[in-house]
Amino acid sequence: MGERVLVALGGNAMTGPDGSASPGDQRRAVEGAMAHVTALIGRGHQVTVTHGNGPQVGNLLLKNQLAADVVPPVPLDWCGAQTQATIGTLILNALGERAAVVVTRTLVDAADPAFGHPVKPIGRYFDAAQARRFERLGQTWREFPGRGWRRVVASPEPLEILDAPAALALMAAGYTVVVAGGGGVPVVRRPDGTLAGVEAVVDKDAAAAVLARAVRADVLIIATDVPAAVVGFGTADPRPIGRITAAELGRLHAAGHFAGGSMGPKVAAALRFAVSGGRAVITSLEHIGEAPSGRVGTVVEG
Ligand SMILES: NC(=O)OP(=O)(O)O
Repeated sequence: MGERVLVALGGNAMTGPDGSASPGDQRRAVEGAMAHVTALIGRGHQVTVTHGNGPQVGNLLLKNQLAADVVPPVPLDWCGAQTQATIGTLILNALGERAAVVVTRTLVDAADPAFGHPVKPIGRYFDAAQARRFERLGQTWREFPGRGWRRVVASPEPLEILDAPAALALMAAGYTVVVAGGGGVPVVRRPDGTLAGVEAVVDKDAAAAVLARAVRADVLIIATDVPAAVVGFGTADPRPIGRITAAELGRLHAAGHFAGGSMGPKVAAALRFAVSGGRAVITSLEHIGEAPSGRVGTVVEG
């Protein structure tokens, strides 16, 4: 019987093999990813899609800065909203007609300590000299050994997916809905109750765990570039993890087995959803059609 499935796709799954974010590369990558989503729909599941935007939002921000003398730069939350529209449109074109994108806001806490500690990597990699140049403009950059330097920005905890009710209404009408792209546009609630955007990028895996509850998903599939989470990744003895309880995976996570900025956030999101009663599967894009069966990937249950 079909289940309600939320698929979370990485922003990197929507760029070319070398991270290239040319329009053609993005379109081809999205079409490839949506072929797998379509396979999942074909198996009778009700599918909702969320996606990352790290490469795309960083590139938009950079373009803003480079054109600052001639066009007023817009804030990071505006760039996030723009990526929801552009990536969302590519997804809709690849899925066909009974699909919709919801511009989605994610509530965060204005006092979240993450605002003082930028950790979320966005945009493309640069060399050290270029990173230094951007650091002199007040930005924070971090080295990713073997890959280069990447800008990092604040990534507050998602508290609530504010537009999930709109997604639920569209799902009830039979639409495949794209929700909370890029983790959602981060907003805070002001003392007078109004909402305001803030300069941050919500981690899409963390937002996916909150969204999965909000849209009452049975399964959260976190698509990545490896078939399963691995203990001993990059060592001579890598051990892929199959079925695992949230308690055991939590112990491995606490012991530091999963790298921050890559598998770590995916494991944290899987745990968050599993302990709230759902089933989370971490697997590669190619396997998402089979993921609800529990026969592929790292399958986490409470
Ligand atoms: N917003 C976000 O987490 O995007 P990525 O998954 O592309 O980093």
